[in-house]
Amino acid sequence: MPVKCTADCGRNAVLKRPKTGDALCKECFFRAFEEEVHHTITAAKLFVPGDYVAIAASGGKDSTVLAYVMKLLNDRYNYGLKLVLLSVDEGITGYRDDSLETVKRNEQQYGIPLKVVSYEELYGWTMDRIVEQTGRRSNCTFCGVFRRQALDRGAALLGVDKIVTGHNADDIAETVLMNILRGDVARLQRCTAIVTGSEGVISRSKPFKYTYEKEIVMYAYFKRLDYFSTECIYSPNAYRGHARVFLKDLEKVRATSIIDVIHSGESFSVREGVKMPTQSICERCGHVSSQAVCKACVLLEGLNKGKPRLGLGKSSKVEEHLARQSTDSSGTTQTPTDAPHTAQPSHTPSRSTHSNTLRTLHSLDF
Ligand SMILES: Nc1ncnc2c1ncn2[C@@H]1O[C@H](COP(=O)(O)OP(=O)(O)OP(=O)(O)O)[C@@H](O)[C@H]1O
Repeated sequence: MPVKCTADCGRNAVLKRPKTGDALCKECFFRAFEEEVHHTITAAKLFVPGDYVAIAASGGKDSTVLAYVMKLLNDRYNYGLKLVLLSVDEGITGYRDDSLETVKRNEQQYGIPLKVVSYEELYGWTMDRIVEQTGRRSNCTFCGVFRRQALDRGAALLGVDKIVTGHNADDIAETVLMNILRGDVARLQRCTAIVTGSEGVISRSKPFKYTYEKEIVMYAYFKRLDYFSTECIYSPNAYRGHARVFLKDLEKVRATSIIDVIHSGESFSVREGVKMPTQSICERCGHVSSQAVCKACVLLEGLNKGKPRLGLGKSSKVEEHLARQSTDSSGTTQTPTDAPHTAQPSHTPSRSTHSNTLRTLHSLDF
């Protein structure tokens, strides 16, 4: 016997919302999903009319749904935003080249212009070549650091006011757990912020901060959005993978675990007197860094000098190397020149939630 939509619209339910357990029809689910994102955007005052906003678009489910919903809400609520898609081509053959084809189709489908910047043009390296040098153990570190900077550089080239990313509630809860497990108090303090960015840096925000990944997959599926769902061909970040598995297990016994972990992270405060990193300017490329030389410059130098492990080990070794280098006047170093950046948690590869959630959708049991 069909179950009625709990929103009392008279239609039959076709899904059970992971966030609330409500049985909903497609239309009521779409509306609830969109209204929650709208609420997140307005409650946090993410935009002001006239803002030029870059949507960081990878072609994956999160950023594809983000682009679609940003356009929809901008039109529905007259946010007054000018939107642009910004993609980074990391140079991963068989992965990013294919996902960028999806973004190019999204450009046509949503009528939002697209700008692509590549590691090759910005750094002279593709991820394929970096992996040849580093192997598959630390490649996610290079990818994460360079992508963060590449997005900043692309955004600066476009002249946008703000960047939005598709980071969702699951991503943020995982990051809270990882920072607790690593004892990384500085990142723990800032990882739940919906807006990040300091003086002189284009701010970033996460309109999906409270949106469950499972619901993003459902939304994309029922809207039949065109997105790319293959996993990154390079090794997944094992540490994030552990946090993810742990969270998924918690979610099975307590549906609100993801939001609970985010709330715990938000309530966290650092005792007075605890030493925290201070943000300064990278002495090489002139952009924001918590070290004298930023992580992107260190990693790039390692690659260019055939020492790809430079910057991956203990920071004291890096400092020694840099100190030696600054006394060696003959050393020339290719460094990024025009972008703000700070070291970030490693690149998060795409995951199997897509197929898991779709499997669940096909076996819905009210
Ligand atoms: N190559 C890229 N170009 C532009 N933006 C990117 C790129 N990779 C990631 N991003 C941005 O960072 C967000 C988080 O990226 P992450 O690597 O965690 O992928 P994800 O959670 O699978 O997201 P998506 O489904 O959008 O790929 C993405 O939603 C997107 O906004």
